[in-house]
Amino acid sequence: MPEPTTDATTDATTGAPASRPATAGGPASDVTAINPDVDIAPEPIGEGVADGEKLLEVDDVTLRFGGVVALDGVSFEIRKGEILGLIGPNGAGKTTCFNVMTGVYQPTSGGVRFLGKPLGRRKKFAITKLGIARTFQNIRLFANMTALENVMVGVDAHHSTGVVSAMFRLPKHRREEESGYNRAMELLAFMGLDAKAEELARNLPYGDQRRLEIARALATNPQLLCLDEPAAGFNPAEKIKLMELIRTIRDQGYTVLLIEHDMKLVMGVTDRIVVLEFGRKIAEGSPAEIRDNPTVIAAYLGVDEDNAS
Ligand SMILES: Nc1ncnc2c1ncn2[C@@H]1O[C@H](COP(=O)(O)OP(=O)(O)OP(=O)(O)O)[C@@H](O)[C@H]1O
Repeated sequence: MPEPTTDATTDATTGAPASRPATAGGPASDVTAINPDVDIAPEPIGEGVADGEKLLEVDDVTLRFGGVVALDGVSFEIRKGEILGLIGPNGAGKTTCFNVMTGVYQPTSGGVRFLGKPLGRRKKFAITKLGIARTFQNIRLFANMTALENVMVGVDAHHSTGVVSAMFRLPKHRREEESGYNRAMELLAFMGLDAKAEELARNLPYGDQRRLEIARALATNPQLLCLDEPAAGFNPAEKIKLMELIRTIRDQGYTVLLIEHDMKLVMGVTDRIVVLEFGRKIAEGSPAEIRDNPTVIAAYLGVDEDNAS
């Protein structure tokens, strides 16, 4: 999938986490719009794995940026069908971990396996094709394309016909185009955005833009959907709807990895949680185990473990 170069809502030059921009404050997104009954299940891929089996393994990954050790011997697995939370204080290495799993960075040592095979030095588009999709902390939509076109870009990432068949509009290309359109409209309907298919992404309310980004990621037919702070800038009502949306996406057959700062959301929606601090994994377990873990409490409070209670 091509990388969007424009950012619909945030100052891409600062790289700051998305916050609800004042200009997008206009109409609040319609939090009741999601239509969970639309079937958006992923198409089966060649060799899948059964629910509960390892889908992705991060194996002893270390990544250094000059003197900064962003990830330090991190290992964990993501099991098919689960919602896994990746949490940790600012600068803990969460986004870097996402970037390693999606081909943005190569680890200094260690590696990632997906469906049992090493990702190796695959480029981002090849990893998308394998079945890993992501959204970004700061929304990255094609601002001057319609909602439908944005989702079609995701669908196109899976098309097999090339430039020649597109130029001559060969039957296979036309069939792919038609099924791509139908798939994109289904995803928009699922997100409650079908009535806005022809609107430019930049004109959509903030919450709609966030849902549109998820729709575009789902359009690539991922086995694993990685969401980087999807609730950033959301109000409490929108966060509750987002939790429902993430659960519904999982129930439709996707596995979800979630980076999120909002603890209520993370604790409420995930099956398991991995905690990073200063690039190291400091804990892993169920939400209840993580909530009561003194090392995690200390990391978040920024106090000595012995003094954390
Ligand atoms: N491209 C880069 N070059 C140099 N250092 C980097 C780069 N990307 C990340 N880092 C450093 O790696 C460490 C981990 O950063 P990362 O963004 O992964 O953390 P995070 O847990 O996602 O933080 P946040 O919650 O603030 O988004 C930080 O010390 C950060 O400054």
